[in-house]
Amino acid sequence: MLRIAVPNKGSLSGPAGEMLHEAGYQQRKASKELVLVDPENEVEFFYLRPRDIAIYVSSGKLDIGITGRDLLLDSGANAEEVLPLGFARSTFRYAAKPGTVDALDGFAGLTVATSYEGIVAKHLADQGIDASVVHLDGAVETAIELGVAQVIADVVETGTSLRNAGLEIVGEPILHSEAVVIRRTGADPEAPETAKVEQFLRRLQGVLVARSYVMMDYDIRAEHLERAVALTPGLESPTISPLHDQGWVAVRSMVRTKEAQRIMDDLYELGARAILTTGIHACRL
Ligand SMILES: Nc1ncnc2c1ncn2[C@@H]1O[C@H](COP(=O)(O)OP(=O)(O)OP(=O)(O)O)[C@@H](O)[C@H]1O
Ligand SMILES: O=P(O)(O)OC[C@H]1O[C@H](OP(=O)(O)OP(=O)(O)O)[C@H](O)[C@@H]1O
Ligand SMILES: [Mg+2]
Repeated sequence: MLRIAVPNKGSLSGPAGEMLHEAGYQQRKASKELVLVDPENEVEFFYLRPRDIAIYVSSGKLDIGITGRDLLLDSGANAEEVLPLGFARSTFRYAAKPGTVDALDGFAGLTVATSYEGIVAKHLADQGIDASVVHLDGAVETAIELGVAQVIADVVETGTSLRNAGLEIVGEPILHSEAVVIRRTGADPEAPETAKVEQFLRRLQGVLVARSYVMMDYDIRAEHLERAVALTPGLESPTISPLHDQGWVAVRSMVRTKEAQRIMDDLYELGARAILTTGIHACRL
């Protein structure tokens, strides 16, 4: 049975559960459930604190886990990212009160408050900046107002939390984060669970593709086919079928959802008709 760590709380928890559900796995019904066995798919889910997931996976007790890239890096655990999942996207940044410090080299001698001490201590050391780091569990934006630090380093998505605290960003992002699947570094490729891990990753990749592509069908006169196919090359190669009407063909191809309307306009201009898009529920490429 494959043993998988899933975030039990916070920003990662809901979207991770939805993605696993879309991939055909059973998910817990109540947020108090800590373990769920899905016998049909031969997997066991462990609902753990997001921050602890890299530690469990690196210990080898769990085969694979979903966590944030920032949490993985902060943990320093012996685990690596094997698949980015495209949700819980954020940047990790420094911020301070306007007019106090506007660049990293002004941090010398100051205190930086953060919940991500591992990332921040390493970043400051790499930049050769001699600043202190104070660890706080959350709501770090308030640390400056309360005089615990002069600088914070935290997750920024919309920037609302920083604005509300009267802070502004300092310097470039320390990193870009999103939810990722992680596995123990140096896991034996011959290990018995490897085939199950690969199957799990293919299912999630299928969800990612189904979320970002639609299937497009249209009819076009044969003489315009090459120009039409240039607009809809598909992932490998489009399917072309003859139509009963001489001189016309039907084309079927996958296109990115966010480009679909523009491509439909361009195909129509080219003379294509009966242009249809349909959603993809699941796939294996
Ligand atoms: N506002 C946000 N937008 C996107 N991702 C976020 C946001 N806040 C936290 N994350 C991501 O969530 C992960 C942290 O999860 P964690 O559960 O520790 O914190 P949280 O989502 O802030 O929840 P909590 O309210 O329990 O602090 C990190 O990968 C982080 O980048
Ligand atoms: O840029 P924004 O869209 O405002 O999002 C970023 C905020 O979201 C998270 O906080 P959360 O609400 O989880 O509280 P926490 O600080 O206690 O973790 C994060 O720690 C930031 O504070
Ligand atoms: Mg938080």
